[in-house]
Formats: sequence, C-alpha cells, structure tokens
Amino acid sequence: MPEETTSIDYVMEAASGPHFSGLRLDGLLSSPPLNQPFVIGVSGGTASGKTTVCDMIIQQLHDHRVVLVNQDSFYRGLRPEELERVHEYNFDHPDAFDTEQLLECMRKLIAGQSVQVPIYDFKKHQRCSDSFRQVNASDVIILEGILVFHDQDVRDLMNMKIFVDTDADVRLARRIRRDTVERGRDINSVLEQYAKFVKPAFDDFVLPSKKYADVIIPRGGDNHVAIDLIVQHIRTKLGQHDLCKIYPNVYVIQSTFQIRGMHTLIRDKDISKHDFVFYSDRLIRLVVEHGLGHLPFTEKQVVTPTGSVYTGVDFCKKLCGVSIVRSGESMENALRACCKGIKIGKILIHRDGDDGQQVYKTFRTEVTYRRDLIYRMDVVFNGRILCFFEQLIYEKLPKDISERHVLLLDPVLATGNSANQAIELLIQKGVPESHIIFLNLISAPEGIHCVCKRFPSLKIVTSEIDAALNDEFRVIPGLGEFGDRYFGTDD
Ligand SMILES: Nc1nc2c(ncn2[C@@H]2O[C@H](COP(=O)(O)OP(=O)(O)OP(=O)(O)O)[C@@H](O)[C@H]2O)c(=O)[nH]1
Ligand SMILES: O=P(O)(O)OC[C@H]1O[C@H](OP(=O)(O)OP(=O)(O)O)[C@H](O)[C@@H]1O
Ligand SMILES: O=c1cc[nH]c(=O)[nH]1
Repeated sequence: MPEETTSIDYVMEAASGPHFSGLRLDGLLSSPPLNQPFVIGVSGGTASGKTTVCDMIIQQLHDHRVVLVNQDSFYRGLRPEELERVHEYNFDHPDAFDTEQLLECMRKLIAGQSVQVPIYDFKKHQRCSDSFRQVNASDVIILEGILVFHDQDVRDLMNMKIFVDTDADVRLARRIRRDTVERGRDINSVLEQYAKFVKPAFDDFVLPSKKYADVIIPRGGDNHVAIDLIVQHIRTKLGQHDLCKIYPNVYVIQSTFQIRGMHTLIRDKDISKHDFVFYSDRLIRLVVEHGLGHLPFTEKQVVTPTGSVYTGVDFCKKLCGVSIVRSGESMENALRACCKGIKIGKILIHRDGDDGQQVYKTFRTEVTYRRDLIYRMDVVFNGRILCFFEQLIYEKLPKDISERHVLLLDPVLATGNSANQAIELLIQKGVPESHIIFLNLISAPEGIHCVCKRFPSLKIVTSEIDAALNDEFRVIPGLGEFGDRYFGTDD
C-alpha cells in the first residue's frame, strides 16, 4: 500500500489494518446494532476535500436524516498565554482537540439524543462561549476531521471509515487560498504554520491513521464514482437495517467490499456465463455457511494432540436441504460441500393460470422437467396485480423430513410466492416453521414482507436486499433471470 496515493486510475482502494489479518479488502464494514444510526468517519489531510465529500454524501442521501459533526468544533479554545504566542500553537496535534467532549457528544447522538455542539471561531482561536449548534438524532452521523481516526475510542464508534486522499501540493494550494480568504491570515503565516506544524503533524498523525480506513478516495470531491459507490453502499445498509428492524429473523450477511464486488459482477448484464456461475457460486457458499451458523449446536469436548481438552460444539446432525427447482439447484453443490452426505430434496413449483388448486405429484425419477412448464400468470384486477396462481407439481423430500432442520434453497426471493408455496408444503410435511432456514442470494423487500408476515418464526438468510420489484415482478436492480443465466438458457 503506497503511503501517498498518486494513481488517478483507481476509484477506491482497500487499506490494510492492524486489527485485521490480511488485506482489508475482506475486512468488515460493520452494521450498527438495531435502532442505532450508521456512523461514518471521514478523515484526510488539511484541505483534502473532506467537507466536499461529506456534502456530496449528504446531498445524495437526501431521503435519509443525516447530520454532520466536525472535529473542528471540538478545538479547545486557546488560553490567554497561548493566544499571545498563537504562532507557536500546534493546531494539528491531537491534544488541540477536546476528544472527551467529542466522544460524549457522539455517544449521545448514537443513543438517539440531541446534542449542543460548540462553535469554534477560527479567527479568534476561541469557542463562541454563548452559542452552540443543536444537532439532532439521525439515521446517519458523519464525523469529519483531520484526526478522527487517531483515537481508538472514536474509531470504534464508526461503521465505515473513509480517508480522503488528495495530493499534498493541491492541498497546500487550497489551504493558502482558504486561510487567506476565509480565515483572515496572511500568506507568510500560512506557509510558516504549514511547514512548522501542519505538514509534520500530517506525517506523524494523519497519514498513519490512513491504515484504519475502509475506503480511500483519491482526488476527494472530484471522485464522483467513488462517492456514488459509497452512497449506494450506505443506502443498502440503511434499507436492510429498516427491514431487519421489522423482521428480526431476516439476516443479511455482513457486507464487505469483496462481497459487493462479487455482486457487482453477477449483476452486470455483460458478464460471461462462466464468470456469472463462478461468482454466484462464491456468494452462494458464503450464504450457505452463514445459514449453517443458525442451526442449533450441542457442546462437545475433544482432546487435542497436545493432550489438552478443547471445549467446542458439535454440528446439528438432523438436517437436509430442499431446493426449489430449477434455480435452487444451483445452491446444492455449496450445501453438499459444507455438509458431507446431506440429503437434498426438491420442490418444483408450476405457476399456472388455472383455479389455483395445489396439485402434488411425487417426484420420482431423475428430474426431467420442461422449462416451458414454468410460467407466470398475473391476475390483474382493476389494474392492480392481485396474486399469482401457482402449483406445486413435483416434490421429492426425505421421508423423515419432519425431524430435520431444513435449509430451503432458492437464489432469488422476488414476490415470495414460490417460497411461500414451498414453505407451506414443508409445514404440511410436519417440519416446524422455526426449523426452516430459507437461503437466497438476493431478496426484494416485497418478498421478505410476504414470507415473514406469513411465517414469522422462519429465518431468512440473504446476501443483499434490493430496492424493489418492478411492474413485471423482477427484482430491481436485481440480476435478471437467475436460472437462465446460471444454466445458460438465456439468449
Ligand atoms: N492558525 C490556525 N489554524 C487553525 C486553527 N484551528 C484550526 N486550524 C487549522 O485547521 C486545520 C483543520 O481544518 P481542515 O481539515 O483543513 O479543514 P476542512 O475544511 O475540514 O478541510 P477540507 O474540507 O478537507 O478541505 C488544521 O490543519 C489546523 O492547522 C486556528 O485557530 N488557527
Ligand atoms: O419470489 P417469486 O416471485 O416467486 O420469484 C422467485 C422465483 O423466481 C425464480 O424462478 P423462475 O420462475 O424464474 O424459475 P427457474 O428457477 O426455473 O429459473 C427464482 O428462482 C424463484 O424460484
Ligand atoms: O428478478 C427476478 C425475479 C424472479 N426470478 C429471477 O430469477 N429474477
């Protein structure tokens, strides 16, 4: 990782952090606990464009409540003796800030309380003693400043850390212009302060804190692509957050830029079939592993080669997979790779325009089915879609399924109709609702509402929740027809 970023070609770069092994590309962007705001830290050298980056994020997140807290507001006012020798005061040292007060304000905001943030006067080097800025509780809190990554307690409050990385010459030029025009300084004092304090403190404190960043943005506010990606990521997090608040049994696997990168690939309409399958398989494996983590475990002790006892857990034995044919079959290999010898049943759902009667047939042979058996019939009433008629036409399930925990497999949850049909059948077969874990790659909010309302104790594990369904019941932004792309039956 270069200390100073000079490449103008790349958009975002993952940083390596000491608290994570390996590259931070795989590192976590933590989600806030339920009911807590999403906290973003924005750091970078003086005049790097932090304010512009924050303004752009706020502007693009216009439909969410976002507040900005500036570390500058927490500058300690100078004492009279310090004011007399202001040219010797180091405003770029961590001690120049009242970090305790900053922490207190941030903790209150995170807890949903309003706070009074001090107002700092850069010309007088003092706080305005009688006025404060009221900051209200919000969905997103952005904390911005040159040293917001310096203190570990402050860092620990953040769900996402962004470092704005701008060329040092560009920053100095901006700083000269800003301090002479806006902050009433003359050019000599600006250059003197820069050489004596600003640059050394950048090297000693700001640059070393870059390693804590999850995202590094070269060129600051000019980098629209990076800001768009960040905003999209925050939006996804906030959207998921709301649904997860409503339905506590919905689990979205922890998002990382690695996972987002794989999603970007499989959603790209121009990706090759081979790559679509490759990256879908990788994501499916992650969802399957996450889903398995929701199964019950029993305590188990083993003796290690050192003769010591290791107290661990034993996997749940009574489980099986059930795939919703055909797309769900794409998830079977991942499940088999994780659970050796697992039984996997199949359910085929036929969407039909007849009277909606459910017809169950035994699924005896090796599955042979015709793609054209599966089609949708939208029932339109007064211009509104009422429902689909769907038929379950095949099922082949383990005989003792009622004694097993079931991992239901289908990569796309759109309207939720297929899932509901399949779950209904499992329940009829005696599987307790709470023993079903539905695994999928992408879910539409409509599908989540539809399934969770009807089956509140079932668990859903997904890797991303998308924005919505379109008029044709396709997930948006989605990935098109998963089955066709995975099995190569599209055009
Ligand atoms: N001379 C002087 N400098 C100060 C004072 N208070 C803060 N500074 C300087 O203000 C800088 C912090 O603000 P910046 O990060 O440059 O401001 P910003 O507007 O957030 O920057 P960008 O948005 O990234 O352009 C530090 O480098 C300090 O040297 C002060 O009272 N006197
Ligand atoms: O939530 P829903 O609105 O029911 O939609 C989701 C279903 O749609 C897809 O299958 P599709 O009908 O495209 O068949 P395929 O698996 O054979 O491709 C997907 O695999 C789900 O089974
Ligand atoms: O968008 C959608 C909806 C249902 N099934 C898919 O494969 N994609």
